[in-house]
Amino acid sequence: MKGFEKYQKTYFMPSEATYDWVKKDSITEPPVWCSVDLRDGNQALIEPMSLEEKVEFFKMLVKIGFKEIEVGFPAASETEYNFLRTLIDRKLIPDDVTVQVLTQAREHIIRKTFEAVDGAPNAVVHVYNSTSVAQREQVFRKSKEEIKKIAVDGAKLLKELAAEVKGNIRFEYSPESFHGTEVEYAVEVCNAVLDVWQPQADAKAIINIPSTVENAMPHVFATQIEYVSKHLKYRDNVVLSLHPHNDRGCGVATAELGVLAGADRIEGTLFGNGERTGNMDIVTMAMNMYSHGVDPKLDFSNMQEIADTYERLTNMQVSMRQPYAGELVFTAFSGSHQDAISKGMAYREEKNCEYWTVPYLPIDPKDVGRTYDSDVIRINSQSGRGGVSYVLKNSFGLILPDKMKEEVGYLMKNVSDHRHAELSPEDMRDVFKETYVDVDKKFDVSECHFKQKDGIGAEVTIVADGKETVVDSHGNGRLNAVNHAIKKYFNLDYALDVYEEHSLSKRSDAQAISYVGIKPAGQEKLYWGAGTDDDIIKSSIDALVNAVNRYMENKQF
Ligand SMILES: CC(=O)SCCNC(=O)CCNC(=O)[C@H](O)C(C)(C)COP(=O)(O)OP(=O)(O)OC[C@H]1O[C@@H](n2cnc3c(N)ncnc32)[C@H](O)[C@@H]1OP(=O)(O)O
Ligand SMILES: CC(C)C(=O)C(=O)O
Ligand SMILES: [Mg+2]
Repeated sequence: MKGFEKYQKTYFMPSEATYDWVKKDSITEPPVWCSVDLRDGNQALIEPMSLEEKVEFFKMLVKIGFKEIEVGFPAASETEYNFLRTLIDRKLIPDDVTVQVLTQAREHIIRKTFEAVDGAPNAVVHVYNSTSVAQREQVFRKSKEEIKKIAVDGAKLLKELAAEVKGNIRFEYSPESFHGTEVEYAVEVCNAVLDVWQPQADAKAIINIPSTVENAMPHVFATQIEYVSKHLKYRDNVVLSLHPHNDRGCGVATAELGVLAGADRIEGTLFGNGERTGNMDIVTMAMNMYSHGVDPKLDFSNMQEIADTYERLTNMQVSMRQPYAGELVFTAFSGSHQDAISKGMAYREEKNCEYWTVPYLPIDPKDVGRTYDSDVIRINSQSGRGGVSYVLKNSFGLILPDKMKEEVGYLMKNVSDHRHAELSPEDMRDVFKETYVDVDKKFDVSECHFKQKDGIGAEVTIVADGKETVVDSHGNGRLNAVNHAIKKYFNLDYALDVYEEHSLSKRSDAQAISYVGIKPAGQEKLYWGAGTDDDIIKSSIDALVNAVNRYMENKQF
């Protein structure tokens, strides 16, 4: 692709790069989560949320379990300012929740922010300024020392104003555009800020490292974070926070590796909403932990309601492929996946498994409010017998004979292929019925009378070509006797190879369904029919008659 020469790497590796994080294979406890939906997410919307919408979103975040929530940029607009005032004045902030507000390191913006936050029981005032080479040169046109001074002056003003307002105020500093900053310099600025704040064990400061525009592979970020973690002053009294964006599509990986590298806290948003390609997606990271058996301390069991509320309030969309939340993320259309899933589900039930091991499903869909019936296996032309029989069984209680499954599988995928459409469970039931139950008939059996006589004697009335003929026959059972009558009347040579039946529900007055497969002499394939009736004998005779009619019409798949 033309034009690549215009680009080069824009990140900096630390001078002493260490890689201790590589040795860790998992995250064993959740970080402190901070939702920035109402600030970073909100500032990236075409139409930022209204005050009441923000209130509703805030309540949803609290319900999910967030204990730290960046609620806005109070100096940005009246709505932002009033929203914070509303939370405080209406006492909407639970005791165990800290609200966080963002401010530039500019005096009048900081003052306005403190005016807004006055009276919040627990709040974090988060101040930022850009430290990257690009911003120093192009935006601020200032030296490293001058940029550091912006941060330090801002930090001093925060400390001064915090003493003047009601409520417990903590401080956070972000070297914004860290991704394009020399790592040693970013640490120097953070340490200068910490020197002002003098964090204590009971008054920890937050240093928040953002990949403001993700510009490197996640392992680069992890290595940078390990350096930061090892070189920050007052480390025991500092909460090291990360704020990854997703420009290269690695926001979650960046956050996960960053935690391995020493981060204690993660800022992100639901479903990754945020500037450009978004912030890192907290839902995915939390559910990734959950899928490893670690309680993320956030509750996404009601995923659909969360996604619906998010879509309504932000006018954004949760993609069909969004991890853990998208419509299709637990769905298998393809045959081999379906087969493995349905066998995995059966194995799980049979062995009463303690751990979730079902192939192709990273978590149990039920854990996030999905169902096995309509979500997991859906049928189109890529599907196979495992999936088709799973849906017929789960949706309608049809338990196909093993030997019939392949044919029914091909039947359904062909119909889907020709219609060029997915088949719903109801479509499949209709196709099954049209094909095997409501068969076009050359002949029918209108009456049967049985007698117990060395087995079963039968008088079978066969209706064919508009005339009724009573045929006497004999067999070791009723179906067998009717079968002999049909074979005798039409002079057919086949074997009744499969006969299975079951009731369609557990109630005693339930309908029965029977399946019959006949194998013509000299052929390998079976011709199938099915019948349903309140009476089990009638359903089996119907299934046989349908199978023989289909044989006479040479109907196979
Ligand atoms: C990566 C991030 O998401 S950062 C957060 C970004 N979010 C937002 O900006 C949303 C809310 N912001 C706003 O509503 C507005 O920007 C306001 C009200 C805060 C400020 O608006 P304005 O006063 O018009 O200033 P504006 O934002 O355009 O910034 C311009 C000036 O501030 C300076 N500045 C920008 N950011 C900072 C900062 N963090 N610290 C100190 N100075 C800053 C710029 O250098 C520029 O100064 P100059 O005019 O002397 O060159
Ligand atoms: C304000 C900072 C933390 C930010 O949003 C970013 O750098 O992305
Ligand atoms: Mg951001």
